[in-house]
This record gives sequence, C-alpha cells and structure tokens, in this order.
Amino acid sequence: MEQIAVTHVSKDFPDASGKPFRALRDISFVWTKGENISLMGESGSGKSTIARLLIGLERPTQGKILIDGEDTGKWTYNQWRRHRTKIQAVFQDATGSLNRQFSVARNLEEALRNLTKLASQERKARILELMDLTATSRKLLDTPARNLSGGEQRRVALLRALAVRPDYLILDELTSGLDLISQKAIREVLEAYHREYRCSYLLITHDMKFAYSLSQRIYELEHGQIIRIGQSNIDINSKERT
Ligand SMILES: Nc1ncnc2c1ncn2[C@@H]1O[C@H](COP(=O)(O)OP(=O)(O)OP(=O)(O)O)[C@@H](O)[C@H]1O
Repeated sequence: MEQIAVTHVSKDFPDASGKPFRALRDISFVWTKGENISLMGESGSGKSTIARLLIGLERPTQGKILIDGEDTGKWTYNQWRRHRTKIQAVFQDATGSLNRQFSVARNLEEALRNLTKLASQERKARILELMDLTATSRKLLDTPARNLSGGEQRRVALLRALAVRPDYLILDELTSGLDLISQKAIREVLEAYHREYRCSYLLITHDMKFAYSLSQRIYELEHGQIIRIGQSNIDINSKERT
C-alpha cells in the first residue's frame, strides 16, 4: 500500500528538570500517495515534531510509523538515507538546506549527486526540466545562494527537494513570513509539480487559506493531540495551468 501510516504515536522529550514531557499523544493518521494533507495548530502543539518523526530525525516513544508498509521503527541511518528519494522535508529556515557559497545550480546538483544515481548530464537535464516546469527563470541558476532574497531561498530549497522527485514532501511553514507575491509563486510551484508528478504534500502552516487551497484534509493539533479533522473538496489537478 502506497501510504504513510502513523498509528498511535506518542513522543516524549525531557523537560527542563529532565522529566518526560509528552509532546505528542496518541497520534494516528494515514497520508496516502497522491493526496495532500495539512497540519495546523498553535505554536508548540507538535506539528514540527510530527515532521521530524516522519523523516526519521526523531523516533516515536510509542506507536509506529509505516512508510509504504515498512515499519520505520527499526530502520538504521543508512536505511533512512536510502528512503530520502521517497520522503523529503523543507523546513522554514531554508538557508539551512542551502550552501550559501554555491550557486543555485550547484546546490540543486549536490542534492541529486548525494541522493540519486543520475549521471552528470542527467542531473543537468533534470534541473533544467524542473526550472521550466515550475516557471523558474534559468537565470537564477548562476546566482550564488547568498544573494537570493528570502522568497527565492524558499523557492530554491523547495526546488532542491523536488529535484529528487520524492513521493512524499513535508513543507514546514514554507510560506510564512513571505509577502503575498512570493507566497503565490511558491503555491504555483507546488501546483505545477503536483500536476506533473503527483507528489504528495504535507503542509505545516498557520495559513488556513493556503492549507485549504492545496490539501484534501486538514488535521488540527492542540497540546500534542489531533482535535479536529477538516475536509476540503479541492482537486488541485483539475486547475488550469497558469
Ligand atoms: N528536542 C526537544 N526537546 C525538548 N522539547 C522539545 C523538543 N522538540 C520539541 N519540543 C517540545 O515539544 C512541543 C512541540 O514542539 P513542536 O516544535 O513540534 O511544535 P510546533 O507545533 O511545530 O510549534 P511551532 O508552530 O512554534 O513550530 C513543544 O512544547 C516543544 O517545546
């Protein structure tokens, strides 16, 4: 079954006095391939912890996370690494995933070199195809990452993750703090890419409009628990290309 199944997951962290603090409590949901979902909730409700569990940066204290039927609980670092082409995440601090000294092209190529077996020419072709698909100017490729604006940095961090062609992509506060034009540009990249490759997004956002415009289901968290599930009847595949 092509899906990510989170079943009865709880996560404890030590608090300031070293006692366990339950950051997530009995979380269960299914994220099916091809489907977009969102996590919403106030600060500290546990959204980023779910993201970190889903990509193996943290392990559940209780419960299981199955990726396409495989129990990730026993995966070693190398097994997680092999699945990097299946699931990727882009976090709010886009600069963290980019090398500021490298050009945009080199940043994108490094991701492909590390995570895929593509030959040099194939890497270059994939990057150009992605630039065109997402209506990103090829001129950006020569720009050093340190010279990018905030919106461009997020866009390039997103392209870096998309270049790997993951089945599942987690986007943690990707548009927060950006102006409306940059937010729209990011949304258009996500829509164009989803139409072509059916990549499944998990959006972590405070922006309800963004969540409802891109995802079929919205999970609302409070104090580490899912308190509400909202349905949206959007079908982003049916939208015309802009
Ligand atoms: N490594 C950690 N050690 C201790 N506590 C942690 C750790 N990571 C997260 N927490 C705590 O777990 C809770 C959930 O944090 P998390 O970052 O998942 O929330 P969030 O909903 O993503 O918040 P925000 O919207 O502010 O990013 C918070 O109380 C946080 O302080």
